[in-house]
Amino acid sequence: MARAMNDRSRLLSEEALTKYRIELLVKGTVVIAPQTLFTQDDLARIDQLQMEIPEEEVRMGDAGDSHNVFVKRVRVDPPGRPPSNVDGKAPGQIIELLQRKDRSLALKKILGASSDYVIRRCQMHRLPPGSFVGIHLDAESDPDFEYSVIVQLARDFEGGEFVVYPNAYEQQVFRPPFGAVVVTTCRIRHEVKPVHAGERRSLVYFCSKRSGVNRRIIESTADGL
Ligand SMILES: O=C(O)CCC(=O)C(=O)O
Ligand SMILES: [Fe+2]
Repeated sequence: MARAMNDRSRLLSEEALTKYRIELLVKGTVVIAPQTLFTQDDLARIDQLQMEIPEEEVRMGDAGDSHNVFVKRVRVDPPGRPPSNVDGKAPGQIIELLQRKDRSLALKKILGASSDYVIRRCQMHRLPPGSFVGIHLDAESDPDFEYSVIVQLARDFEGGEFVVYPNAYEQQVFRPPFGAVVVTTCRIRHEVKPVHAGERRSLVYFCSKRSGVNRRIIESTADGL
């Protein structure tokens, strides 16, 4: 019982959440420590559910950017349409897990929201050696994306660094450990460097205060990341 209380208080520690909130505000990106937003059980459950979802290979992003990544779609956000979960049991169950009360509340505090955030899009990424996600801006997929939340699901791989480019002169390189969560604003360019060994896996979701149709104007018919 005492142990369960400890785990719970760690998930909701006001002090930790405020520290993360300030770092996100100042730098545009923050790494949330393992066991803060997702317990080992949550991660195991996500791993179990994702096995039921079909995978596709993606080589082009929404803005014609180049990628080489295997994607499992959980919730999609096509231009001109409202977001929707992909058919099947697993996508809905993953979204339900992500939106659990304690976690949503903690994330809301980190994002500094006065109103609730919705998950507009969610997908899993698998990057075996040679795979990468080219430089892109998340807001080009949906102008209402505000923050992306990236849950690290792999332990042993080399390369695959998450690199953000806040301006023309600066770059920040992140190597988040298993179970950590990267939160970044959707208005800063970033990429995932090629994986050299092992396999990098992540669950990515994009948060917004708007739940209506994706207001993106389509310029090309190419399917994106
Ligand atoms: O898989 C990741 O770590 C992040 C990929 C990314 O930047 C994206 O999906 O927009
Ligand atoms: Fe991204």
